[in-house]
Amino acid sequence: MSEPIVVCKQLSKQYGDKKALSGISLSVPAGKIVGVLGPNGCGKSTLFRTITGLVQPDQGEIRVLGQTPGWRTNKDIAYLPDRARWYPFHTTLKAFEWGQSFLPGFDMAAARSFAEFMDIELDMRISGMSRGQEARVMLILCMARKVPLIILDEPFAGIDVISREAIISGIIDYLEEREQSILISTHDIQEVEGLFDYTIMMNKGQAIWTGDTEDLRAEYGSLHHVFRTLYKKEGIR
Ligand SMILES: Nc1ncnc2c1ncn2[C@@H]1O[C@H](COP(=O)(O)OP(=O)(O)OP(=O)(O)O)[C@@H](O)[C@H]1O
Repeated sequence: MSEPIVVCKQLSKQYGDKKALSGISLSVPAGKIVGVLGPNGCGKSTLFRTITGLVQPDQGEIRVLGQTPGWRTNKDIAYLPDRARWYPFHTTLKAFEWGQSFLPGFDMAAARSFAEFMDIELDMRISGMSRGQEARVMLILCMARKVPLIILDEPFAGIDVISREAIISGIIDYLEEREQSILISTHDIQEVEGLFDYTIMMNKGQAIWTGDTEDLRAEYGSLHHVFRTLYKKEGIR
């Protein structure tokens, strides 16, 4: 098996008196779809921003794709931040052309087939799109990149449950032929249960459980049940 894609050791980040990351340690295996789960404010986005080098940790160590995060690693990462928005006056096609010009590894043919599959018209302007349609365009801009690591922060927010299921099964099929690693944060555990090979459960800036999702299910039952059991034990702030 190849090297872990992300390794954190005792990583901490504080904003004023708020601890966003509180000595988190984890090792993310390569080639998996990894769910990063946890309640609001537990540090998921801060962890992703640290992995992409946008946030410098106060303490601890982090290695991404075997290196310190920064411009060298970022060409190999497709990152969808939370609350990402696109230029309102661009059409889908214009967004994809922008992707082809500026995003390393962007595959126009893959983007077009994702758009067809997700029911997104290429000539539609972003300003005329619903929240769920815009979320799909943002998702496609990341998923269509042939890079070793894709990071999606709440990618399904705004996408209805029925479409979400279809999108998730499309993503699973697509990824079966690829050797990419994906980190996905979400609150909607029930709707995305089947997606994750590996799970990181976070609370209060720490990882309270990490491992193969199968093992987690074997230990606790469904992810929904896990969520309730683990967080009850930990106590959510
Ligand atoms: N730039 C910032 N300035 C001040 N506080 C911040 C900043 N970024 C994050 N925080 C705080 O750090 C904590 C962790 O935030 P973070 O956004 O990482 O959590 P999250 O798990 O992604 O939350 P959510 O699920 O609500 O998106 C929160 O208490 C948040 O208020």
